[in-house]
Amino acid sequence: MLQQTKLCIAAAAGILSHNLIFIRNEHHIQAPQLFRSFLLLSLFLFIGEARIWALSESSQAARASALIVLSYSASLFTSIAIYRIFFHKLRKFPGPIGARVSKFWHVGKLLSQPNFRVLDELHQQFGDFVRTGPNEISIRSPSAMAEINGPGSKCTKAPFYDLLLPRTSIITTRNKSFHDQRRRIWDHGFGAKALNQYEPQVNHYTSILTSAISQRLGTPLDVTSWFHYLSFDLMGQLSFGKSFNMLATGKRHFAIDLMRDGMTLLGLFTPMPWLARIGFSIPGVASGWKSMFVWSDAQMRERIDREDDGENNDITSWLINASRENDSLEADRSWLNGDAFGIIIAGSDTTATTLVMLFYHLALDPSQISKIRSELDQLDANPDARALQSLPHLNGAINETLRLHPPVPSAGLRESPPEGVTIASTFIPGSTVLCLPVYSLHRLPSCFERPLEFIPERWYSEPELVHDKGAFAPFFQGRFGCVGKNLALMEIRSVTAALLSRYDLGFAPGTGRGEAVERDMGDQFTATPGRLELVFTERNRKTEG
Ligand code: HEM
Repeated sequence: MLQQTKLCIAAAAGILSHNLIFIRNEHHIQAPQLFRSFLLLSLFLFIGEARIWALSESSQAARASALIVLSYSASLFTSIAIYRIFFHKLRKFPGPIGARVSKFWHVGKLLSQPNFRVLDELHQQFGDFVRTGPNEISIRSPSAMAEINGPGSKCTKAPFYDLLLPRTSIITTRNKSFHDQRRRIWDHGFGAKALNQYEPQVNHYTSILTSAISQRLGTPLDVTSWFHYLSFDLMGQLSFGKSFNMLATGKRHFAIDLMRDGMTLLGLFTPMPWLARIGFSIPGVASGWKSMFVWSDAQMRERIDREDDGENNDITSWLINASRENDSLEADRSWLNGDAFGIIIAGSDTTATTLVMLFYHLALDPSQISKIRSELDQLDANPDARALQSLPHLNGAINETLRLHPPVPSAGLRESPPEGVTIASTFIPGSTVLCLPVYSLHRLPSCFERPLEFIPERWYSEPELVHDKGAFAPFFQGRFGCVGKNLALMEIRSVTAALLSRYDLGFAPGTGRGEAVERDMGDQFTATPGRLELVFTERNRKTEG
């Protein structure tokens, strides 16, 4: 009888804790503490059962306390499920029943498919607004990007960005005024003057890649790896003032492997930041990721301590100099550490993925190479960034690549303001997580004619093939939009021009038509293309039409 009373009290506590605590506010930041408290309470319960009720057998005490914990958990989760299915503010939005109940449904899906494909299938099944989690709506509407991220929007970054707290950076901060302050400093680092100063670095790393390829002509080259070597080396230079030397050695740097470790976890647990925070708090879990932070902080310490030559040759120098001018170098340390790491994450995978997918399309359709070459052949032998910026087919091909394979295909979660927001004429209640599935948006037939085809001309001579330009947002837009867009485009144009001017290319024997690169595409916040092997040969001008 006494045991039954305890079970009833535990069940009541489950319902109460849901309705009084968990239903309100965000709890992902305290998730590790809550989890530890839960384990501790269960332990105390067990000790209490063993001592107070003088149960002689410890197995009896374990059974009694386990039943109490089970009763609490069962009523807590039943209360949560009933609420989420029948009473939640998002109950009217369509979506799979599993997603309404728990984000575990989403994580389960990610075990077998990348997020951008999961979301695309959901939109095909349920339409433009899909409830993809208890408190999340995915919106596939061309106007959504501007309405959520454009001027005047009150939407903020979603709880996902708290994943790495207390580490902070421009990319992860959810505090609008902190973000605005940092963004002003960052914007200086990407102005016209700054970009001119980075151009020689971009050209330098492009020429190292070109000569690495010249030593490997006629043999299969894993360009997925080599374009990553290039972008990581360049971003290492622009953030820590030194390269990872991957182009020179032809090998991955250990720090990049550590980072990849963390990104894999990040990709899987994007839908459940609270679970990821519990995971990160367990010693031994994501140890590579933690070692990467230690390594990256040490690089930044070295970079700051290095004598300043007064030149702003890299992105970090703009950030450090701003802190020096404000006399806040020490106070800003955690921002500087986070931002330097952010440059590597935000600037490397994204640019490399674009290059890989662009060269995949060039190999699929060599007529694209001829069209770009006919533009390049009108320029000097080593055209500068400004000249490349004006070539319509080259830039059309880059846009088409970014449209079909956006490097940030499903991330960039936002949160609606407490009073709610109207998007594409649909009211979304307050504090809802908003997902913008850019991959699906970019393939909407209502926005792009022949949406699955690679047609660079749609961006210059055939504008009728674009019905709604607002649907194209590989860099997002507004205050949280990509600050590095112009640098990324400079890098992509420079590498493409240098390689196409010198080399012919084709798929490596035995790799078909490079299907693996799309088939094995992952989504770990940034897209990670599969292996693409190409064979480069000296350009044969005689065979050109
Ligand atoms: C093709 C290449 C690139 C693409 C497609 C791209 C795309 C994006 C997207 C979609 C966002 C918004 C992400 C979010 O809200 O979570 C973003 C933010 C950002 N990107 Fe890029 N990016 C590229 C290259 C770069 C490069 C080269 C840098 C240089 C460091 C960079 C630095 C950043 C930073 C710092 C942010 C955060 C901006 C803020 O919150 O104010 N990106 N990028």
